[in-house]
Amino acid sequence: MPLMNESEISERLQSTSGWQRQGEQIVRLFTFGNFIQAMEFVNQVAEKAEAAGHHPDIDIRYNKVRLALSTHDAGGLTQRDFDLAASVDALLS
Ligand SMILES: C[C@H](O)[C@H](O)[C@H]1CNC2=NC(N)=NC(=O)C2=N1
Repeated sequence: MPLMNESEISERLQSTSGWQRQGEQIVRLFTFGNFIQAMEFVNQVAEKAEAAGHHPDIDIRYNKVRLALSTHDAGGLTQRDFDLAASVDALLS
């Protein structure tokens, strides 16, 4: 999977609301009512990630979940990151 160039990244970020670029990653913070809801979300993300063969870095702090996506073997951002971001967002709609 090829790395995306700067204009491709900017374009996809505009249609992936809530995600922000941080260097070679895209990140989003999700806030839930409590820890159990946060964990239920993380488990749904885990299923999506396994199905995609692509896995976010996950930081869980009580009711807040921070996901970070990057394509390690490509050394930066690829379509796979944005595809998984969209698939995660769809869990909440
Ligand atoms: C072999 C396996 O598909 C790779 O190691 C996958 C696993 N999950 C991954 N997840 C992420 N976020 N980036 C990767 O480069 C990656 N590589």
